[in-house]
Amino acid sequence: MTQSTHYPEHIDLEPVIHVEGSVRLPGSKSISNRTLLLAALSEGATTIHDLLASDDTMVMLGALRSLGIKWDEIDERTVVVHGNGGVLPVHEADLFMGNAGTAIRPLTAALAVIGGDYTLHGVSRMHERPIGDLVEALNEVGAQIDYTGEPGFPPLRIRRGRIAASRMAVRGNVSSQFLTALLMAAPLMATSHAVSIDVVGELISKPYIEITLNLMRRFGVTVEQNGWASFTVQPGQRYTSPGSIHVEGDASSASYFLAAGAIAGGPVRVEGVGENSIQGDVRFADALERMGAIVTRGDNWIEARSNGVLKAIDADFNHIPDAAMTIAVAALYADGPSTLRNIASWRVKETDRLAAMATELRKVGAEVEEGPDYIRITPPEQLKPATIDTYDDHRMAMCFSLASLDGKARRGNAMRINDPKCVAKTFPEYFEAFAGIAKNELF
Ligand SMILES: O=C(O)C1=C[C@@H](OP(=O)(O)O)[C@@H](O)[C@H](O)C1
Ligand SMILES: C=C(OP(=O)(O)O)C(=O)O
Repeated sequence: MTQSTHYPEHIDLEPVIHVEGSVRLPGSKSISNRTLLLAALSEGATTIHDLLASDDTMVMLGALRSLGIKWDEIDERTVVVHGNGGVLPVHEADLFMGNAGTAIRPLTAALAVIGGDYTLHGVSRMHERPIGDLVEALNEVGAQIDYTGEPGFPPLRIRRGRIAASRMAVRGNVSSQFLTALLMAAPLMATSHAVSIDVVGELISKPYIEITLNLMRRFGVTVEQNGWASFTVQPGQRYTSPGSIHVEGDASSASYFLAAGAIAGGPVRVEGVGENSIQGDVRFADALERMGAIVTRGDNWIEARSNGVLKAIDADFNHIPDAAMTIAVAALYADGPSTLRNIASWRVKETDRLAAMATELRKVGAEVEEGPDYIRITPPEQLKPATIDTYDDHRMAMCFSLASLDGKARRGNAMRINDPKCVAKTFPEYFEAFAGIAKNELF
């Protein structure tokens, strides 16, 4: 598995007149990391096809290897994981989690339940991303997890606890990944009795829970669902390998190309994800349609093209927080002010995305109102060339590539993207893929 660190300190994107073409998407980060962990916890070997090769999946693969789980790389996109039936051969390990929420949250729950002596830490931003709701939910039922830095945040030290839970509770309003983590660990707890997980308060980012339940089912575990309020795993269910599994293309990564098609001509087709996807972020295309773009969908592809100037949008984006960032930049091309609501979780992701987005959109000339959980963007007449800071946030870099599109960018002036290599978190070859649809020279 390799990732790109081949980009220079910054990339200058010349104004792109027209976009057209098709892009084969890298694998979904959310599906890849869940599948890797479930395969490791299963009985039997699982061949994973079209796995994402990026920083976030490297973190999960590295952790599994440190825990004694064997896996073989067949080629860039295919890995065979030799599951160990819910037992980890290595009982003491120091695990680097990078900035991968989809690694640290599910691994914390699984390791706390399985037991051992483990430390989990990451990059400095990871140590500012909350994990307290998950730790509390686990410690409440007998896990032994301590904070070695700031209370409520990684790094964590996990020791062998004694978990005796038939009912647990977790808050859902900061990150859905806490519930995902408990759900994936629940069959390891539900050996002789059922385990129920109650959600306290509002649950955000709900479609990600659907991904979790879908993949657990493919690994042989069904979860009973009482709306979004509680989830029950009946006893005696063990993860079993489906033999082989295919990872869909990443629907969040798709958003940049679909938005490009909607803004600057198109058609642009993304391949690897389609109308039957299990990822909530495919609904990004619905938002583009509301903005007036023409979207067509097949089993394994989605295509977008322009239909005149985009219409401004005012909508709740709680269900697609990642792809919503792409709407914020697409809003630069709309016919009036757009408002993206119910996105408070942006503040606790790779960076404070509400603040970062407001700062960088203003640089290109937009008028921006930044609220506690919303952002309102009034597009300028013409985009100003700018140097965009990316805050070690892959999505900031990918989103702002779109600010080079169409006649709105002033001719002869480049849009500079600082630290483009941060795209390696989920899409190491992003700028090559973008260059592939842009009808001008990029570098
Ligand atoms: O479970 C997942 O795979 C994810 C859930 C979302 O996080 P929150 O639940 O924290 O919003 C999303 O932003 C993240 O990129 C991936
Ligand atoms: C929020 C994100 O990542 P993570 O899985 O680390 O939470 C993201 O990819 O936008």
